[in-house]
Amino acid sequence: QFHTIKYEDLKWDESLGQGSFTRIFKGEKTDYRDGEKHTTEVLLKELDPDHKNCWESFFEAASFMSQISHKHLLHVYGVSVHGDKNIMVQEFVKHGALDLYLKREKSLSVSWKLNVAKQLACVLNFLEEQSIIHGNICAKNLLLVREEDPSQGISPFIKLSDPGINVAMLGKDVIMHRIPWIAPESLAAPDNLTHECDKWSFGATVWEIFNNGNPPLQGWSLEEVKLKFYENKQQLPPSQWTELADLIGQCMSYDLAFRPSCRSIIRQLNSLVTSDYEILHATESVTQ
Ligand SMILES: N#Cc1ccc(Nc2nc(N)cc(-n3cnc(CCO)c3)n2)cc1
Repeated sequence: QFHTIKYEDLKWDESLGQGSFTRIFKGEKTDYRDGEKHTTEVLLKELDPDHKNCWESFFEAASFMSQISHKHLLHVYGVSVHGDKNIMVQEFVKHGALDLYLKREKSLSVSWKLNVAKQLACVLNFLEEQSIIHGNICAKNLLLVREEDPSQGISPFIKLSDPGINVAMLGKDVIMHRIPWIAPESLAAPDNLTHECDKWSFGATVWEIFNNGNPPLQGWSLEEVKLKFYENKQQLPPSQWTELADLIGQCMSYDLAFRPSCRSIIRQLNSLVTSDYEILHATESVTQ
């Protein structure tokens, strides 16, 4: 169900780090079309050889990404298998993962953050309309295609990456590391994800975006402490911007029925007026 790419048509450049059970590299792929040789800059996502038993789930994530296309969905060119190497070949996204970008760029405006949250809500709505569950929405899986350039009136542009290996295939400890992005009901049933799970994760991701990339529950290192967060039905610290805190709180409802529809999420984001909050925010930073 997706394109296979010949190993010899791939070239590895520098390593760019790793995801869970995967390593990522900048690279190039070569195509021969109408007698011409074309090289394209790509991201090579390699499954760790000692997790090759997850190869089906690894490629399943790739295939769902290539079955549908959307401007805010990462493009996957195809896969390549060579010996015990399983490689997913993705479009290379210029500015990389959003979690690192948020940590690096300390003075992103409220309207920048709201713009990115709206793009995520838009692709979430598209996935729901296509009856596709992502299962791993978080800032680390958002990729920044274009930075903003206020002088040119250019706003940021993000794409949602593949979900990686299905959370049900991962060990208990990896599932625990996904607290609080993973919906509480999914802890017990990771193989039974729903669209409501993606909405919970959306809430945690918007919280991340508005907290300069500080992961929620940062410093809550011990797993049992993180479990308490769910057992005590706790919420993430609310933003001073009450309308935003309300939306995040709705998405991160412990009762699935209370989580808003994507339409409602988009409507609420569009009604968040940045002007007054931005002025308040700016004056705060000045007066502090
Ligand atoms: N310095 C730097 C730099 C690093 C990376 C990119 N580009 C890129 N393109 C992609 N298609 C996917 C990713 N990517 C990043 N982290 C993950 C794992 C979590 O999903 C995936 N990065 C660009 C610049």
